[in-house]
Amino acid sequence: MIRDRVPASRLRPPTPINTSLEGVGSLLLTRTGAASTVVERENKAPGNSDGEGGCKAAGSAPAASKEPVGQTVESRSETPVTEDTGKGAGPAASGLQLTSQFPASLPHTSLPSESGPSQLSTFIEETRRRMEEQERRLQAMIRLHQKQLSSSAAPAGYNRGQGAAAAEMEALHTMISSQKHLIDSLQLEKAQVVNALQTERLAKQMIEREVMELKNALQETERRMRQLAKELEEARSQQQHLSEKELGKLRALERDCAELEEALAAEKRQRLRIVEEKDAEIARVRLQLEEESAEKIRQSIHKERVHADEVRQECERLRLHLAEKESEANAFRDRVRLLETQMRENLERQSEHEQKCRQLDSDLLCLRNELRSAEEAKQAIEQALERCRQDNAALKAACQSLETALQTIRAEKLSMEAMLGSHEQRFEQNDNEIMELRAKLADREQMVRELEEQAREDEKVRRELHNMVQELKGNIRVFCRIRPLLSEERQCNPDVLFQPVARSSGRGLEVYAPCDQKRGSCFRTDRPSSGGEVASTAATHDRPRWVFQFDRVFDASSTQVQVFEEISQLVQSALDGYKVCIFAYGQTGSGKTFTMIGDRQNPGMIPLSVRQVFAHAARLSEQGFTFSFEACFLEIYNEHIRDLLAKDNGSASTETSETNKYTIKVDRATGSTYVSDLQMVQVRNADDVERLLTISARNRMTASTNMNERSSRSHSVFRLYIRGENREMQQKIHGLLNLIDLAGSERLARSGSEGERLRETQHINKSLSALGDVIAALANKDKHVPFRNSKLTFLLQDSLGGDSKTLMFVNISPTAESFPESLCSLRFAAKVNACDIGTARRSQRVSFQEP
Ligand SMILES: Nc1ncnc2c1ncn2[C@@H]1O[C@H](COP(=O)(O)OP(=O)(O)OP(=O)(O)O)[C@@H](O)[C@H]1O
Repeated sequence: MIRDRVPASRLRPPTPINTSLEGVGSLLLTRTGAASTVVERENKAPGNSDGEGGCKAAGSAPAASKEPVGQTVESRSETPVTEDTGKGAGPAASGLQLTSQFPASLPHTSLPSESGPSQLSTFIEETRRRMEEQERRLQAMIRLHQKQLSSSAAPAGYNRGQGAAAAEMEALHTMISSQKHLIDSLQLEKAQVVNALQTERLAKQMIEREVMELKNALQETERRMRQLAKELEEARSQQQHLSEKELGKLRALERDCAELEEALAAEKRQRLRIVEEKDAEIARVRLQLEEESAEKIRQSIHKERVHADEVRQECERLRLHLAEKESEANAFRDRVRLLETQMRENLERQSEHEQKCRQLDSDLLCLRNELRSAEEAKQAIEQALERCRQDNAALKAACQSLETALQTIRAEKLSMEAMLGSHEQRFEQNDNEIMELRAKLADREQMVRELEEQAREDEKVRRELHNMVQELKGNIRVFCRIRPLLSEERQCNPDVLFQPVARSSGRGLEVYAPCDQKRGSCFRTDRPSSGGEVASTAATHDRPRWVFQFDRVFDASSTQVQVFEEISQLVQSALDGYKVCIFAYGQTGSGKTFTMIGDRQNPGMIPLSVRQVFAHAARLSEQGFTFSFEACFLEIYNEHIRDLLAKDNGSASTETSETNKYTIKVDRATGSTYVSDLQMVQVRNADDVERLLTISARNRMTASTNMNERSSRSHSVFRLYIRGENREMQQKIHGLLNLIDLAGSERLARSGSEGERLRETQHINKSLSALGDVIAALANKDKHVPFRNSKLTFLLQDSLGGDSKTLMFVNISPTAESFPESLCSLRFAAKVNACDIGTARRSQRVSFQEP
């Protein structure tokens, strides 16, 4: 309705406003009569078209232009400037003449076509500020009019005009508020657009960063692939040396690697395509967003400008025609709706974009996961490849060591084969040689058997001959041995009393009486000769002379070995199964013990005999004989037997206890004699026997006499039992070797013994006499042989007579003072030598009793 009342030609064009209030024009509403006319009064100040002119036109004080807007309006209300239309001033005369200040135009600043968010915000802020200012002014005007209305009663037409103005004001107020809302919405849209742009920028940056990372990852993957290809190439070069299994593994790995390469290449291509698509999408979205945003902003700005212009025009027109304003407002509302629609569309697009971005994010995440899994698979393959490489290296090293060992073994095999060839040749030669040798060996064995048989026959013959010789020699033989003068004896014995007879084959002995006539007179040279004493003739050089004949005479120069050589045949008889008995007879100090036992440097007959026995037994064992030896060592002292090998054999033992303990017994089956409780010691060699001799020497009882400080007052008997068997020859041997060191045979008158020593001498002489009686009985072939007259003869019962072989040493001391005893011993030995106790070759009766 207002629009109709205000001609368009009367509307002034909008004037650009400044940022100050000076640009605000005055709007004068004039109502005359029924018709209302809007008259615009421009505040025309000289050279200035801003509010200052307006203030002047209103008749206000010049200072009013510097006052605040409200105050200025207030002052105007007090002195209202009314433009007299010629019909009288005051409302009563010409109706209501409303004069009001109104913004000449809406804020209008030129917005650059390429305006950014900051410029847009500035513009919006400025527009808002101006709108607020307009509102305040309008409110001030409304209050002024209301005051005027309340202060004076207005006519009805005036009231109607005033109501219309109030309505217009209200409409303006509404429009302004809608503009404010529009501005708010625009600002909100701007903020959203700015946020969207920033989000897009951030998304783009992130995508670009991810694209860069993907590119880097792809470059790294390519580098790894190149490295893998290089390692694969190296593995291929090493593959030639590997076994079939490893080649299969490597081929599988190569296939895996090729598949991986293809997968990676496809993935790379796909990712590149995705990246390119994303890049294009981003560029497109960005461009689209930018274009849309810019276009929207531009459109908005343009629209805003147009709208502002229109609003300004509307304002201008509103001053003239409020109805036109309403239509403009409606159009503006339509535009707002359109904008809202566009905004919604923008929002939808934005959401679509965001959804696309999310989709891209999820795709990117999937791609990252795939890339991670691909990297893990690649790492696993690399680890497997590394393990394979290590296995290959170990296998290669093992192969090299095996190759080296194989070469060594081959070389050894070649050398062994060569050696084997040579050995085989040698074996063949050796086989031939062995065959020949076996043939020879068979011949030799046959020969040996024949020789052994021959040896056995020879041994049998030898024994028979030996026994025959022994028989021819006589089963009891007598060897005479004259000991040398001791160093202390030489000075007192310058004469040689005992001289072997030359040209007697060592069998004759010449005995000369000492020069001492007194002593020499003691001898009965006129006594008839008997036994071996063949010629007792008249004294030569006033010295009586005797000649004795024995089986062998050993002078002082004879050694133990020489003596033993003569008895070795007899000892040999013990190994042939004979009982052999060897005596040493003579006075004290004549050398019996030396002859039988000897010392360390000059072993006597006992040690030398057992050595021969064991040596010959060893030789016989080669012919199939097995031997065992037992020994015992005893002494007969005062007709009591003592075991010289017993450990408890000491001086503490009494004769009574020993008598009860050791008794001589006869084995009725064999006729052998033995001593009960006597210790029998198994001996295996000569050393065992020598140990027994040492023990017995310690145990042997000695007593000092006038004749010899170390005179032995007992008979010592060493018995060696020899048992041999030859199963092949079915032959058994039971030999016995008796080696006896008799006690001294000095006569009682010369020994000067008395008391205990006298008793000892009596026992000794009695036993020696008994021995002579036995020998005589055997020689005489008496029915009764008095063996039991003494312990000695009783013990030697199995070794005297029969097939036994007996030898007696008569030991002679060369000293003059021992001469009588020596002569007695020689005479006794000569009688024994005259006996034949094995075969009765002589019918002559023998007697050992002193005539
Ligand atoms: N053929 C010899 N060569 C060197 N010295 C000997 C010889 N015979 C005996 N003698 C020495 O004469 C001394 C007396 O010898 P022996 O003790 O053997 O006499 P005996 O007859 O056993 O005396 P007894 O009956 O008192 O035991 C000893 O010192 C001994 O070494």
